[in-house]
Formats: sequence, structure tokens, C-alpha cells
Amino acid sequence: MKNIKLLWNYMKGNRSKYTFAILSIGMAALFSLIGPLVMKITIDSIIGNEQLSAPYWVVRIIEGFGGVSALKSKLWIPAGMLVAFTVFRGLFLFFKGKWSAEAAETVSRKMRDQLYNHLQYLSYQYHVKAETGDLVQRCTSDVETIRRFLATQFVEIGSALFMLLFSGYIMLTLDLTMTLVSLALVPVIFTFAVVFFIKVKKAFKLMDESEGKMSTTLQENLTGLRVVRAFGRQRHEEERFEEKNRINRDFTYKLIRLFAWYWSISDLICMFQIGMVLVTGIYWTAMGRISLGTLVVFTTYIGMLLWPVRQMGRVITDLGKAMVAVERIQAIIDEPIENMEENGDKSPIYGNISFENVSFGYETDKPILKNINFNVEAGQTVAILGPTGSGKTTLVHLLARLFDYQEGSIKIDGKELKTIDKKWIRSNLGLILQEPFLFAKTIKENIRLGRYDANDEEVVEVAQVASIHDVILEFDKGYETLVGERGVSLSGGQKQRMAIARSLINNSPIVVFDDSLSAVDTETDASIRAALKERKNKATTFIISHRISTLSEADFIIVLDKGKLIQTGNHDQLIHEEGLYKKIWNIQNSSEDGFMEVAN
Ligand SMILES: Nc1ncnc2c1ncn2[C@@H]1O[C@H](COP(=O)(O)OP(=O)(O)OP(=O)(O)O)[C@@H](O)[C@H]1O
Repeated sequence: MKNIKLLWNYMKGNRSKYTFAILSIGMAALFSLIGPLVMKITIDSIIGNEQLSAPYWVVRIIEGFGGVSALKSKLWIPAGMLVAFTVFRGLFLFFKGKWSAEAAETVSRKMRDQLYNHLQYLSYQYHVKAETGDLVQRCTSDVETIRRFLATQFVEIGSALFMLLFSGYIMLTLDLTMTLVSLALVPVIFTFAVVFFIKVKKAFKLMDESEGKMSTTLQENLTGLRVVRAFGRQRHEEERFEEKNRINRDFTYKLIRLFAWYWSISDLICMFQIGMVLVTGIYWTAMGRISLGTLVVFTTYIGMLLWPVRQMGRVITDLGKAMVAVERIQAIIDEPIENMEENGDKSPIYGNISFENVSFGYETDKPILKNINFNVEAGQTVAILGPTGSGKTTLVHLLARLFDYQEGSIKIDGKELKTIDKKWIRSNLGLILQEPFLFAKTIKENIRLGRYDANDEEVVEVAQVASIHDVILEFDKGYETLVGERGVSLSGGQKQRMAIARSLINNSPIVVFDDSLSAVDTETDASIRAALKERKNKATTFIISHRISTLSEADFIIVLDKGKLIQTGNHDQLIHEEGLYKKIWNIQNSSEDGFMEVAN
């Protein structure tokens, strides 16, 4: 019931179109039911000599034509009526199709937009944990399920109800006992459909979930195909996919089996119902209890009626499927969006940063950063070194307010970070990731993602600082070259440099290199850092790296271990101090020497 209400809410703004669609189907039902009635009157009373027995309003229409006797010589009138009713029926069916399709398209478009927009504002943590394949499935095939239901099935409910109501009424005016015989098994067919619906809902959910898992595996595999190849893990990946594919097939099979049972049993009951009408009707006609025309009406009606009632089973199962889809979509919509606290401080940021006893854990009882203290002045470069998992990325994520620290205080230009507007701080902080994502756009468009109003000179300037300008000029189309799947393939280092250019174009007062020079050779790394130093408006720069040569020129270096700040100072101080920095410096120095020796 809750899901039906949700669907009803989604239909807001289109409900009148649906009402018209349902009314049209009502009219279409009426015109298809009048046809057999005209035939009955023609057979019984116009051609034959039976007393006219028909609903009151039909009798009045016939009187309007001069009565039954006048029609005997004008048989073209009932024939013309049959043609006209068929045309009207077609016309109303057309309107039904048009309005319901239009409304369904609008509803599904609205749903997709709402989902897409909502996904943009969910927290960072949500996206870290969410499975992309599953999200894609919800935004595409779940919405499609709902669209299909609204476009084709929803109005069928109206059709079945109108058919039942109108035909029930006409049949009752003709013969009560024959009506009871004709409708005897309709409740059974309907109940059977409802029971089936309850059973099938769970099966549909299982199938959808397994399909989601299958597409997640596929998506993950396609994203990481290079890793799979490099490690020769194709066989393992094949098996993993085969397993998911098999589970999905099993659930689909189960569903098909359920459907097969449903249609066969429902066919049997329907045949039985038609048989009952035929046997009783023919017998009673032969006995003279009912007229031949009445038999024609009942046999035609039962044929017309059973289809929508059986379709109800289909409609209800599709309703079940649509309800599952609504539930899955709603689960995303119900996910709280990140609280952006729009009214936070938005005064200019210069880049003086201080950490005082900052502690943070993704889960409150598992601290990742413990009592961190340091100060950075605007324009300084801070390098961060530490073993993997020591909390380096977490520390810079705190600066971007992707997460809020639980203890201590982070101040930017003397203002508590938590009071600064989230959007504002993020637009003032250029975060360059280790594995940057480039969109399937041109190089220029990718760089301008950092600031849409940047002009060509600015694009070239940041590309030069990021040491990617010369590489770009080597491509046939230069800055207009497409990157990504349909364009040129860039190396890891080139991608990193593109990401650096993209971040620099914003002229953010704070820039964070999260291991984003790892794929760049030492020489290019040094020239990027030198170019950065030369820039006007030098930003406060955080550089996370495992390479001592990258870190050594920083104004000061922070060494983290297991979330604690264990050393701080500049390169000269740290190489004379026993600790992790010196140890790594020694290792890298000796390997470089070794390297040099081999090279010489
Ligand atoms: N979004 C997250 N949710 C929960 N735990 C996380 C999340 N991100 C990181 N962690 C955990 O926090 C710890 C520190 O991770 P972090 O990424 O900050 O380390 P790091 O020093 O940057 O490591 P690396 O050098 O490997 O990038 C790790 O134990 C990691 O598992």
C-alpha cells in the first residue's frame, strides 16, 4: 500500500492524463459491448419476431429510429451502427494509448531526473560504499519497469473494471441465471491471479537483485580489466561472472516456471467457464428458455470478459514488479543528502591552516587520526609521508569537509572549519586524486571542468604548469582531442597531469596532491613543482607522496604512522633525526645509488 502511495505521488502532475486515459478505455469498453447487443436485437427482433428485450436506454434509441418494425426494412442502420461503434472504439483506444504513454514518459523522465539529482548530493561516504552497477540498474531498468507498467498495464485495470461493470449490467438485464453461470468462475480466476501475484513478488525481487549483482560484477570487471589481464586472473573472473549469471538464470527460470503454471491453470479455468456458458446456453436456447440473440451476447461477452480478467493477473504481477522497482528507487531517494549547511561562512580563504588535537574515526570507536597538531601559513608547501593506511588521505579529506572531525579543532585563517560553508571550502580547495577520472570529452573541456569560464590562455597556462602542454600539442587536434573510450588513451602520468591542470585552473588557495604525482617520472615531478613555485598567487599546497625527492623541498614535512603524527620538520632536520623519514630516505637513496651504479 505504501508503495502504491509512492507511485501515486510520482504521478503528480499527470494524474488528469491518466484519468482521461481510463475514461477513454471505459468508452472503448462500452462501444465494444454495445456491438453484440445490436446483433442480438437484429437477430431476435428485427430479423426474427421476438419481443424486444434490452436495457431501457437501448429501447429508447430504437424507438428513436421508428421502432423495431421500421428497422426491418432498414437493416443498413444496425449494420452501420456496428461499423460506427468499431470506429469509435478504435478512436478511444487510440486516445487511451496516447495519453497513458505520454503520462508514463513524463513520470519516468521525472523519476530519472530526481534520482540523478539526488545521487549528486548524497554523501561521499555513500558513494564510497555504493555499488555502481546496482545504482545504474535502479536508474535505468527499474525506472523502465515502472514506465512500462504505467504506459500499458495501469489502464488495463480500468479496462477490466469497466468491462466487468458494463457487461455485468447488460447481462443482468437480459437473464439473471445465465449471468450467474457466465460469471461463476470469474472470482476464482481473479483470486488465483492475486495469489500468484503475492508469490511472484518475492521471485521478482530475487531476480532483480541477482541481475543487479550480475551487472555490478560486469561493471567492476570492465573497469578493472587491465588489472585482471595484468594478473592473469581472467579464469577467476570468468568463474565469478558465471556464478552470478547462473544465479540470475536460476531465478529467471523459477519465474518462468511460475508463469507457465499460472497461464496453464488460468487457461484451464477459462476454458471451463466458456464451456459452461456454451453448454448451458445452447441447452437453454434449444429449450426456448433464452433467445438465439441472447446466446450470441453471452458467448461474445464471456470471450471479451475473460481476457481482461486474466490480464488482471498479468497487470497485478506487473504491479508487483513495479512496486519492487518503486521500493528500490525510493531507497535511494530516502537516503539523506549531505547536509550542505548553506548558511556557513563564505569569507575569502587565504590558506592559513592549523590543526589542534584533531582526532577522527569513520566509526566513532575506531580512531583513524589521533591528536594531530600542526600549523601551515598561506602559500607554504606541506608534505605528508606515512605508510599505507596511516591516515594521509583521511587528513586531507577532513580539510575538504568530506567528513567532519570529532575532536579538536581545524582552523582556516583563524575560522573553525566546521563553520565554513562546505560548498565554499570545496570550491577553494583543489583536490587532485591519485587515479583521476577524465570524462569522455575533449582535453580542453576536461581541464575547464575546474572552472567553466576559463579562457584558452588560462587553459594553456595550467597545462604548462602541469607539464602536459607539449604532450597535448603532439595530438593531431591539440586541445580539441577527445579523451576516454572514444578518444586518445592517456598514460597514468598524463592523466594525473591533466587532473593537476584541471585543479590549478580554479586558482584555489589550497591545493592537495593526494599521491597525484605517483605516475609521473621524477624529472617531470620536479618541473611541475618548480612551475608551481613560480606561480603568482601561490597556493597552500599539501603533497602526499611516498617519494622523498618529491617531499624534500617542502617547507615542512609531516610523518604519519597509524594515525599519529610521529615526526615533523623540514628535510634537513628529518634526515638527521632517527625515524621513519630517515629510514625511507636511506632506502630510496641507496636504491637510487644502486640504480645509478647499474646505469653507469
Ligand atoms: N571512506 C572510508 N570509510 C571507512 N574507512 C575508511 C574510509 N577511507 C579510509 N578508511 C580507513 O581509514 C584508514 C586510513 O585510510 P587512508 O586512506 O586515510 O590512508 P592513507 O594513509 O591515505 O593510505 P594510502 O597511502 O594507502 O592511500 C584505513 O584503515 C582505511 O581502511
